Amino acid sequence: MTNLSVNLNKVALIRNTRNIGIPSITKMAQICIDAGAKGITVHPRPDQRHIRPGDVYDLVEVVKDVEFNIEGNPLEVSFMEIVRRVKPTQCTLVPDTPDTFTSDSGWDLTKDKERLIPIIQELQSLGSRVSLFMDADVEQVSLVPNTGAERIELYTEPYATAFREKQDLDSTWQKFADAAKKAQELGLGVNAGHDLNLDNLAKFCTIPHILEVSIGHALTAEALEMGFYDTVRAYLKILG
Ligand SMILES: CC(=O)[C@@H](O)[C@H](O)COP(=O)(O)O
Ligand SMILES: NCC(=O)COP(=O)(O)O
Repeated sequence: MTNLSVNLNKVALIRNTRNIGIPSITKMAQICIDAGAKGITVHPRPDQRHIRPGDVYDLVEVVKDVEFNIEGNPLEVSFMEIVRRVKPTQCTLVPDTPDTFTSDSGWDLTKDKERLIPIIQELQSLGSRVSLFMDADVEQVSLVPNTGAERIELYTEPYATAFREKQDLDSTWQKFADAAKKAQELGLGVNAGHDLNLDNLAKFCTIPHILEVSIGHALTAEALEMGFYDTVRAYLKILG
């Protein structure tokens, strides 16, 4: 069974365009949890363009009965300060630069592995599971076990683009299936996320044993039409 973790970044983005506190991050989280989401994901970026540290702290009480996944670059002090305080279920480590438009690549472990090992050890000592944001690259995935991380999150934008543009879809899907298989053979759990939506999710999840999909941008857009509760229900119907 693949768990749905709802990313609330874009709810925060809308909230930040006025100083009146709506839409409420905690209220939206509760609606998604009531609808059956098994996790909430946030990505508190250094520039606080959407999720702010206070949002993360406010969510702790709301998210206590489901998984809390905090994403970020652990080489940023602000990220480590937040996770040290919150000790979330899972930390998903993403190699984003502070000014990136959005997450756009996985780690290059040939370069970053040594720096990540002590960070991963610290996060695990806090009780958090660690997932590394990775491209669908078998060679890179093969380097993950040496870091000590328990999971990878496959960066699914290339799949979503192939699906949307109906170009090289099967070969692109196969790359993700191969990367997931390699990870599972190495004893790693496999999560996935970025640009997944109601149209492309079903085909992606024909890849066996995807443990979690974290979805936010498209889900928020879909919820503008259907509401968060019904949108989450629609995703859960696809996940089975
Ligand atoms: C890591 C990833 O792919 C997304 O979870 C990320 O949180 C997207 O960030 P934005 O919502 O800032 O585009
Ligand atoms: N890790 C992916 C995530 O949390 C949400 O990505 P997106 O659905 O906003 O593209």
